[in-house]
Amino acid sequence: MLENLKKELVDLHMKLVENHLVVWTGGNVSARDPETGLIVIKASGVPYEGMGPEHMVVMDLDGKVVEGKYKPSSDAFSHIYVYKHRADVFGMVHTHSNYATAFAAVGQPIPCVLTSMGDEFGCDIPCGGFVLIGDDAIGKEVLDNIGMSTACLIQNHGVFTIGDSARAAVKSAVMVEDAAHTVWIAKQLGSVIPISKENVEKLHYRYTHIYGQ
Ligand SMILES: O=C(CO)[C@@H](O)[C@@H](O)COP(=O)(O)O
Repeated sequence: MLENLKKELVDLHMKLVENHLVVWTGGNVSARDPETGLIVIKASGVPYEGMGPEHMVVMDLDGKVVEGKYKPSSDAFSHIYVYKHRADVFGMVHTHSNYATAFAAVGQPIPCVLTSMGDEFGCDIPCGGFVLIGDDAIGKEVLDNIGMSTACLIQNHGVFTIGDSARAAVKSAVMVEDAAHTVWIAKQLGSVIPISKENVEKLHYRYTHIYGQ
C-alpha cells in the first residue's frame, strides 16, 4: 500500500544523504498520506545504502503498524504526535546535521540574522529542551517550541523539521543546516547583527507570497 509515497520517501531520504545531513542510519523522514491519513516512515536502523520501499513502515495515528515487515523509526511516535496536533503538517524530518546540531548541543537557538532565514523561516530557529528518545516526548517538545518556524532544534540531539509535504520538510532541513553553517562562521568573525522583526516579517512575506513562479 501507498507504494508511490514509499518510493518518494526513499528518494527524499537520499536527499538527506546528498545534502550531507545524515550518516549511516541517523535521521528519518515521514509523510502523511492526505487521502488515507496514514503515516509512512522509515524503518528503524536502516542504512541509507540499499534503502528501498520495503524499508518504509505504514502506521495509523494511533501508532499501530498497518503494513511493514520492520520495526518503525525510533521517532515514529514523535512524528505521529506532530501529525495528530498539526493538521497542516504532511511531512517531518529528523537529522543530526553538524552545524545545526552543534547549536542544539549548546542549547542555543539559531538567530535570524540572514535574509535567507527571514525568507525561509520568518523567525529564529528555536531550541527545545532535552528529552529522551522513543516515545512522543520529542514531538511534544518540538510543538511546544516550534512556533511559526518549520524547524526546531532539540537540545543535545538535533534537528526536527515539518512541512506541508515531506519534500518541504526536507527543504527546511537543508536550509537549517545552511543557515547554521553561515551563522557559525559569522560568529567566528564577530557579533552577528540582528534583523528587525519588521524586516524579518517583510522578508518572509515576500518569499512566501511573491518570490519564484
Ligand atoms: O536520533 C535518533 C532518534 O531520535 C536516531 O536514533 C535516529 O536518528 C535514527 O533512528 P531510526 O533509525 O529512525 O530509528
